[in-house]
Amino acid sequence: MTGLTTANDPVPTLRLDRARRPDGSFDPAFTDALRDALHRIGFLRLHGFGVAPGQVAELMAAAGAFFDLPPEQRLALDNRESPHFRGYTRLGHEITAGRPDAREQIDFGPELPARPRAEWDEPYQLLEGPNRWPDDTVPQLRERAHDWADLMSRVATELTRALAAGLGLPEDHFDPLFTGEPHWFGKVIRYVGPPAGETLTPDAQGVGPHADWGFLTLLLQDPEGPAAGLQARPPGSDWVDVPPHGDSLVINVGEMLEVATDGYLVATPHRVLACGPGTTRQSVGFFWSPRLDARLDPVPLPADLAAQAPGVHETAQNALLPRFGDNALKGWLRSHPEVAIRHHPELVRTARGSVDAESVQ
Ligand SMILES: O=C(O)CCC(=O)C(=O)O
Ligand SMILES: [Fe+2]
Repeated sequence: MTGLTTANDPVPTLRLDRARRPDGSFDPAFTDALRDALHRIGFLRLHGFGVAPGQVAELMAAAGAFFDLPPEQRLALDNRESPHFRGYTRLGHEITAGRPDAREQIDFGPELPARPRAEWDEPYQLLEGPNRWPDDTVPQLRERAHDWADLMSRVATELTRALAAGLGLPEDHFDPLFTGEPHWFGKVIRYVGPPAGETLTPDAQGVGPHADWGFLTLLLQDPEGPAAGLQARPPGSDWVDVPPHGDSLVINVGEMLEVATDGYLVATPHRVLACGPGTTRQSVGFFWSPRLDARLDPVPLPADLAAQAPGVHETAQNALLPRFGDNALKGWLRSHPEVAIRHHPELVRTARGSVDAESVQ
């Protein structure tokens, strides 16, 4: 099962347990299919990545138990109290493409002590700090989420090496970007439709069209959840559905990888449709990202691939910043204006195309 697609489903499927040959070297059939999928579509589905039996169901159950708590218990983790953008965002308080998203979530990352402001060399160091977990109410969520992040870090490391090999580079080419403290982050998400019996407003969005600003995204959609939701818009294509397939992951290219490959790999725009009345959908995103101080300099691509690299796609609203910490800060300030204005008012105006300070109370 290497790089299979059908006309109705352009998103290829790969198995990570077929990536290497018995002698430990990467199998070009895998690395070519990986590179090709992330070049043409920017998305793929991954099976065979070492998930333990029951791991997905237990993670989803813990997430569901949290989201079913009364609002005041969820708000005990309010991310507006975290200068590091960690914790719980209420329904409708994250902004994508300028509009509120019909989802709630817990954002988490590497568990590190906060750095005092006086010690910052760069503003992006505010992104380091403690997570906020519901240890009093759903204590199992912290462990399940961090176990998931550990597995995803291993999968992402292997995918990153396979991708380097597929690009004609030594497999450890990208390793230096991630040594030390790679600044991955995770997102435990629930999309919430309007109450049963009401209708969706025409402009409702689960999450609006966007590209991810990390290196690679590894997304888990609840296999028991609704089939419709995630959609991607590959180059030259209309929106296509990317439904869940069992315990598989959806892998997509982040802006940092588009920057490093001068657009040969594409950070494909995607969105999630709003849930219908009386329904919900859960997912867990894992955003594999370099150290905050890592610079994504262009990689030396073989001539045939370089000839297919159109450059990065920047817009007036979205600059792609080659130092990862700068790109990450841009994303957080834009998505969470309430946190930005409460804790970092001096930074809000410096993030290109991000936050309209006047519109937020
Ligand atoms: O929940 C999903 O299916 C996708 C979420 C997403 O694209 C994101 O959080 O960046
Ligand atoms: Fe995304």
